[in-house]
Amino acid sequence: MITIKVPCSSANIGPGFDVVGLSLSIWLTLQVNIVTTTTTTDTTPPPHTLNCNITYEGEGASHVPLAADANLITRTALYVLKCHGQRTFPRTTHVHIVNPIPLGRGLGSSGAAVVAGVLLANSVSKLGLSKDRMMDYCLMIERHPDNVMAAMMGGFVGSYLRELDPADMERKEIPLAEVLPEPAGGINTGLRPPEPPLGIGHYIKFGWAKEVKAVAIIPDFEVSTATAREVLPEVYSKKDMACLSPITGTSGIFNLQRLAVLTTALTRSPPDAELIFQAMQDKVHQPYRKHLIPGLPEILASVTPQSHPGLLGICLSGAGPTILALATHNFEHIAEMIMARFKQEGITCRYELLEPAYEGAQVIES
Ligand SMILES: Nc1ncnc2c1ncn2[C@@H]1O[C@H](COP(=O)(O)OP(=O)(O)O)[C@@H](O)[C@H]1O
Ligand SMILES: N[C@@H](CCOP(=O)(O)O)C(=O)O
Repeated sequence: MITIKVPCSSANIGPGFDVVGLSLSIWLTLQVNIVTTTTTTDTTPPPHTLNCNITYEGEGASHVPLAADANLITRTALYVLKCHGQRTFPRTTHVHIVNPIPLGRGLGSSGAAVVAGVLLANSVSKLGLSKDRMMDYCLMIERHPDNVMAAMMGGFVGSYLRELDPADMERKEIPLAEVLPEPAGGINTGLRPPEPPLGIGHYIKFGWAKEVKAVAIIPDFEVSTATAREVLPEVYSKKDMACLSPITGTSGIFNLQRLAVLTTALTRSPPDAELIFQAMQDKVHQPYRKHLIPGLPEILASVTPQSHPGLLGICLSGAGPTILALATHNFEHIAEMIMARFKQEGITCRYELLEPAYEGAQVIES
C-alpha cells in the first residue's frame, strides 16, 4: 500500500498575495493499492475507469466526482501520466481518498488535491520525479504558487515564478483546459498534453516561532477561488499600492513594506504582537473581497492585540471565507469573538486550532 499525505495551507497571510503560504495540520490522505489480476482472459481495460477505482470520505463526499477523469486528484495524476506516455493508471489502481480539508473555504483544498495528484502519478508509475520537478506539474494546473508550494514543501514558505523564455512562457500560458481537459473533451484523445517548462517555481522556507499557532475560523459557506480572483483589479494604481506617511509625507509600497517585516517577525521569540499585527495588513486583495465575506472589514478591524491578548495578527485565509488568526494563547476566546461577529451576519462557523505542517507532503510505502 502507498499512503500519500498532503497538508492544507493558508495563502497570503495578509500582505503576501500569491507569494507566501503556510501549510497547516489538516491532512488530505490517499490510500493507494494496485491490484494485479491473474486471469489471462482479463486483458481489456474496463471502459471509462482508466484503470482507477476511487472511494472517498470526508469533506465534499456528497458531490465530489469519483470518475478518474473528473476528480481533480486523479485528473491531475492522468495529466502527469500522459506527459510520460501513459494513457491510464496501472491496472487496477484503487485510490481511497480521506479528505478533512473543507472545500472552497480558503484552506487550499484544491492545492492539496493537485499536489496529491502529482504525487499519485509519480508513485504508481515510479516516475522518479523530484519534488522540484513535481512542482512544475502542479504549477501548470494551480497557477498561483503559494498553496501548492507550502503543501508540497511544508512550513511557512515564500515563492516566486521564474521569468520564462518566450518558448517556455508559451507552454505555461497554455489554457488550463488543454492541460486538464474536461472529461468529454479528451483525456483519452491521442494528444500528448503540454509538458511543463523546467524550474518554474522557486521557494524558500522561513522560520516560525514555535509558540505561534493558527486559529482557523471556518464559515459554513464556500467562496470559489476563481470567483475571488475575478473581483481583483487587473492593475493597481499607485494609490492602491502605496501609503502616505502622515509624518514624512512620503509614500511607500504598502504590502511590500509589511511582507518584508512579517517573514522575519514570525520567526522571533517572543513574538512582537504590535509589529506582527501591523505587518499583516493588506491593501491588495482583502479590500476587494469584502463583499464576498459579510463582516470581513469589521472583524479585521475589531480583533486586535489590545482587545484580545494573545492575538498576533489576523487576515483572510487565502481567498476566504476562512479567517486566520495567529496567536500565542487565548485561542478559544479569539475564535468565539470572531464566530459571534459572523453570527450577527447570520453565518455559522466552526474553528480549528492548527499548527504548521513543517514536513509538507509525504509518501509512505508499506
Ligand atoms: N479532495 C478533493 N477531491 C476532488 N476535488 C477537490 C478536492 N479538494 C478540492 N477539490 C476541488 O477544488 C474545489 C475547491 O477549490 P478552490 O475554489 O480553489 O477552494 P480552496 O482551494 O480554497 O478550498 C472544490 O470545489 C473541488 O472541485
Ligand atoms: N493567492 C491566492 C490563494 C488562494 O487560496 P485558496 O486557499 O483560497 O485557494 C488568492 O488569494 O487568490
